[in-house]
Amino acid sequence: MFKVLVSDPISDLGIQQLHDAADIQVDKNTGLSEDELVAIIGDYDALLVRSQTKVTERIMQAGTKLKVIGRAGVGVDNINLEAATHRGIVVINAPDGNTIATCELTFAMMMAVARQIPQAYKKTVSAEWDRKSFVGVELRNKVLGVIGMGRIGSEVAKRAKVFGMEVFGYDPFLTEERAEKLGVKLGTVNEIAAAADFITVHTPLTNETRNILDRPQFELMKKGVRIINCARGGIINEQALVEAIDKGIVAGAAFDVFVEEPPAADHPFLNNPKIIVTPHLGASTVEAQENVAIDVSEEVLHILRNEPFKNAVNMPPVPPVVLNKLQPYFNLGEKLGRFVGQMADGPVSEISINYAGELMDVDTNPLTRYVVKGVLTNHLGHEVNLVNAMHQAKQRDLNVTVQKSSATGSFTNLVTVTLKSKSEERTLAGTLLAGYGERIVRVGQYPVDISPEGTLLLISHNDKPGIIGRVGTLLGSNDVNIASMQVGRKDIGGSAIMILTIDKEASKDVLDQLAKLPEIQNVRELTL
Ligand SMILES: NC(=O)c1ccc[n+]([C@@H]2O[C@H](COP(=O)([O-])OP(=O)(O)OC[C@H]3O[C@@H](n4cnc5c(N)ncnc54)[C@H](O)[C@@H]3O)[C@@H](O)[C@H]2O)c1
Ligand SMILES: O=C(O)[C@H](O)COP(=O)(O)O
Repeated sequence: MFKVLVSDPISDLGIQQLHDAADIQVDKNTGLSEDELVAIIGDYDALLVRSQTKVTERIMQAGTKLKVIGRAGVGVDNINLEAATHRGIVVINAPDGNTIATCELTFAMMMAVARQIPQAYKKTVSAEWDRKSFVGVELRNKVLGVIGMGRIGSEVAKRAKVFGMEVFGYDPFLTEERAEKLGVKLGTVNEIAAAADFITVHTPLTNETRNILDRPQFELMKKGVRIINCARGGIINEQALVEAIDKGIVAGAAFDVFVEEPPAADHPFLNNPKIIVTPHLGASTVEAQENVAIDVSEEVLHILRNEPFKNAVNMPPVPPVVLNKLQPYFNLGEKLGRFVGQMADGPVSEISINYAGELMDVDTNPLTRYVVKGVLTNHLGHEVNLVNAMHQAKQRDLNVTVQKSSATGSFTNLVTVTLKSKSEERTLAGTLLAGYGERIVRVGQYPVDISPEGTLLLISHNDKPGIIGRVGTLLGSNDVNIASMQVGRKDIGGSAIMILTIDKEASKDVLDQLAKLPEIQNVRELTL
């Protein structure tokens, strides 16, 4: 039974599939402090949040069973992603479910600021019939600057076109073709600042986007410009905005988000007649809340049940076409990593992987994670998983290099993994054989044919008569049954290896006795 903690208000209808699942127990406990969460999180396999719960490193440290943090929404700035990645906790979000809700709020804010609806409402309900103070502006024929042309920014741009606005967009990933398709002119932030009558931001808050609209940009703006932020507090410098209003540059602003939420009672936006505010309501529609909760619940179920999932924030997505080609290799990759990892003696400084044959033209990055996970599993056990494998390697100064080649010998595909340390190199190669599945086809310099599973004995020895018999007799007399055996040698009478698949692990004592047999150089037991 998996336990899921819901620590922010999340649509019950949306998480119904979690309630319905026989293997899931859902507990709702919202509004907890960090200390309160730390006290209970150790019981849970999954944590579901929106933006209120700050998922700190302390919480993750206490969440020893935590496998996944699900964010029912887009922004994950309330989750310490580095700590999650380090601990191998998958962070997923629901990037699509609240796009329209936030786009529509942006539009509502733009119209409200153009016509001063909240200010007019306030006077009217106070029985003041003031028709002079609220002469607004139309959107038609105005220039809208959109900074951040992702999901929400693009939807805002589409709607603005219908309102007869000219749209300028800036986004480092906005190509000319896409801009043309959307009917958007490309511009830099400063060009947009200088040209726009309305500016709306739709980026995440990053080091690059923090204060993307600051004093120098306000100085460039036309008098009477209106500014909207329904993305994240801090993208626009709050103090610089207030100054620009005081200078008569900005005619009005609409903010749904703040640097600190909720803003302090003396926050300069709260009493400024030119600024309208809402309490982070972008995603607050019935539809959006259901959508994000459904999306995140589905993914949490997949992750807890060890099934493929798509929206991990701390793991790059794998397009279906790549996944289809690579999936059959995942087990082989991990087994090769585990095998070669157990062959190495000293501290390894490099994992070098060569993908050959039909893997040459595929994006093999996801497969590399499996290989690296396999190598590290020998030392890190359950601490390493697909989320943190590359991160764990980097932390240990373990260089991962990948090459592609066409040379496969007689195979159609070949994955070769070499572990390099200061003193040695250990190499292993495997293939996926049609009809036979995964096979290890080379250990070091020796061609072999082994199914990578179970417990193996890897014995290096001199190629002399009688060795196989002595090894078999010793194992038999210690009740260790041999399921299969492979021998490999380069030259008659030279060095050779023997790889035995055994039905149960041999004891340390048996391994020591094997090592002492004549002509034996080295004995290793490997678990795959
Ligand atoms: N107010 C709310 O309740 C609410 C609701 C949903 C989303 N949001 C926020 O809205 C923002 C946008 O969400 P989205 O779903 O459209 O995300 P998205 O990832 O689809 O789009 C973000 C875009 O910003 C662009 N970007 C990144 N750095 C940039 C830079 N330096 N300059 C210009 N563009 C840059 C990215 O390339 C991307 O296209 C996020 O911050 C999200 O958290 C707020
Ligand atoms: O990033 C988001 O999805 C929005 O900011 C919504 O946040 P919320 O789920 O707390 O409303």
